[in-house]
Amino acid sequence: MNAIVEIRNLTKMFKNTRGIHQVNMTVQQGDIYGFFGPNGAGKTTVMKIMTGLTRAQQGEVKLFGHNVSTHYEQAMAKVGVLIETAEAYNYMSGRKNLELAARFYPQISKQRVDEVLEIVGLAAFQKEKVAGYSLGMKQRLGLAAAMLSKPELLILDEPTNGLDIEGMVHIREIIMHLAKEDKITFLISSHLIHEMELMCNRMGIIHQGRLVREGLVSEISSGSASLEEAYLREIKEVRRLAANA
Ligand SMILES: Nc1ncnc2c1ncn2[C@@H]1O[C@H](COP(=O)(O)OP(=O)(O)OP(=O)(O)O)[C@@H](O)[C@H]1O
Repeated sequence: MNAIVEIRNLTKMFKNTRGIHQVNMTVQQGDIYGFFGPNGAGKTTVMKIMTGLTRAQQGEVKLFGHNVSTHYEQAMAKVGVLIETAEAYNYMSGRKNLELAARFYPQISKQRVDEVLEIVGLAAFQKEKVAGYSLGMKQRLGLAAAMLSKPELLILDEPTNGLDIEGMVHIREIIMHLAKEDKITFLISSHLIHEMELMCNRMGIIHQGRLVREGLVSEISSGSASLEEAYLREIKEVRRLAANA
């Protein structure tokens, strides 16, 4: 198996003593990897370090074998990113926003813009101003922008956050389609365990800044009635060990 993301001993503590501590994670080629944890567990911090938006105090991240802090361009060459809510210019159309994003890359054709609009289901709305888009449409536009350069790895921070059921299903279907048809590897954070269960083959569980479990979703949930039950058991054990330490 080919490790596309290797995170070793990643640490970043904020002055308020919260943050992430000695995080180790591996995403293999072809994974839809769920990065699961409650609000404030440290998911965004890890993803921001991974994509060079902030620096770690210790540890390293390698993407496609390249260290993000020393070889940023090589590390990010085949990576698409959607971190926090997708930002777009409201006064421009969806298509104009994508054309603007395309300028950051050397060669993105008009045809590629058509393709990504089609994939995310926004082709019919491409000429409308983003101001009139629903949250789900804005998220799909963000996903389209992240896909412009035909990445082999997509890093998505809470892509279904705030969406209604139909919006969530739509994003999930797009992700699963891209994983199957285009062989894109995904690292997706969420605090919604049901999403992980429906979409991901492997997952990492982060709790109070520490990765407490990583493995196949089927392995983690085996012996429990649901992944939710398995997670609650895992966290109870983590708390028990911490109390006895
Ligand atoms: N710039 C910062 N300064 C101080 N503390 C921070 C900063 N950024 C994050 N934190 C703290 O670090 C912890 C991890 O935050 P992070 O945003 O990574 O969590 P998260 O798992 O992404 O949460 P959510 O699901 O709510 O987005 C939290 O306790 C948060 O308050």
